[in-house]
Amino acid sequence: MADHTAVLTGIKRSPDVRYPVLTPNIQGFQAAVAAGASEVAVFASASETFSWKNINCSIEESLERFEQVIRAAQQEGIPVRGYVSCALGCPYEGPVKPSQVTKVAKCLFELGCYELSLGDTIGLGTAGSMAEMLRDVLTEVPVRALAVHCHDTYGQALPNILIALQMGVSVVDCSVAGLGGCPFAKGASGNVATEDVLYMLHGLGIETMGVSVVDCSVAGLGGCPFAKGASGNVATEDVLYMLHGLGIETGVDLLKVIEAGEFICQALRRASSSKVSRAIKNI
Ligand SMILES: CC(C)(COP(=O)([O-])OP(=O)([O-])OC[C@H]1O[C@@H](n2cnc3c(N)ncnc32)[C@H](O)[C@@H]1OP(=O)([O-])[O-])[C@@H](O)C(=O)NCCC(=O)NCCSC(=O)C[C@@](C)(O)CC(=O)[O-]
Repeated sequence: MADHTAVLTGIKRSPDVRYPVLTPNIQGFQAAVAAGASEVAVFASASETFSWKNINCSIEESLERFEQVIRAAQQEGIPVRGYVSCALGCPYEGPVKPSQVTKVAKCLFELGCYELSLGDTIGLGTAGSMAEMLRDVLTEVPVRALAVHCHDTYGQALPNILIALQMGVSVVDCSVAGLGGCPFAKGASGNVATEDVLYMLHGLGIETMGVSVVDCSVAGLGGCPFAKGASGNVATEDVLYMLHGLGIETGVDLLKVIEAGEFICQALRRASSSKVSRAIKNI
């Protein structure tokens, strides 16, 4: 946080782009306003441990701090965006209850955040857990005030975003080349790449629902020799992780597939393209 003034004063800002500045407390808010910020963002966590790691205070205390920031911002007519980190799992506590995400999101919304970005901070969510979490949050926060913020550690960001879009969420956080990431989310990849989200959105007009056979390959091997620059097929491991997260029984042992993928990649002397395989290896 220390150098956000240098960043804000150092960039060439375009009039029709928003530059929300992360301000974890009133000190950060005052520094951001002094540096010319026209929008700020507060970021609470749905996980107690992550809250201590990331902003050195309890969830409860962070909400008190954010109330101070939001009141000060309202006096200056500055809009405040809210983030809820660890919405689909915590690097320290593991699974996070959707009701806990709802509690924090509701509180930030009632304090005055115009939008709540629900962060899969370590990217281990699946379309199934995204749908379950959103169903819970939507009981307390209107869909117009929601955004999703997906990291792509297990290669599930796009299906997770798709589910959110189908449930009415229309704001998606992403970053060019998938840059970004939180220093306290061990092993997590950066945010989903803007390029990948745009490609999916542009392609959304093609009817694909009802596909029951999914072509995929272990470790993402394969790919057409004539499809210059294309990656291999989607990795079996990543498809399985998504299907299992949707509660779809495949009868396939994901860990065995990962093992097979590792074996064949060693034989071929190449890295697996499976994000799930790489993520599980990094834990
Ligand atoms: C929040 C603190 C500062 C509390 O840290 P602390 O140690 O409890 O704060 P403190 O009040 O004891 O102050 C310690 C030092 O920090 C300074 N300080 C105090 N406040 C600020 C401030 N706002 N800006 C700049 N400096 C600040 C303060 O002046 C002091 O400086 P010193 O006197 O030692 O020279 C610290 O825990 C921190 O910086 N946390 C943020 C770490 C970080 O960058 N995390 C990643 C953010 S992105 C994210 O969370 C994920 C998200 C939201 O993007 C979405 C998702 O994926 O989930």
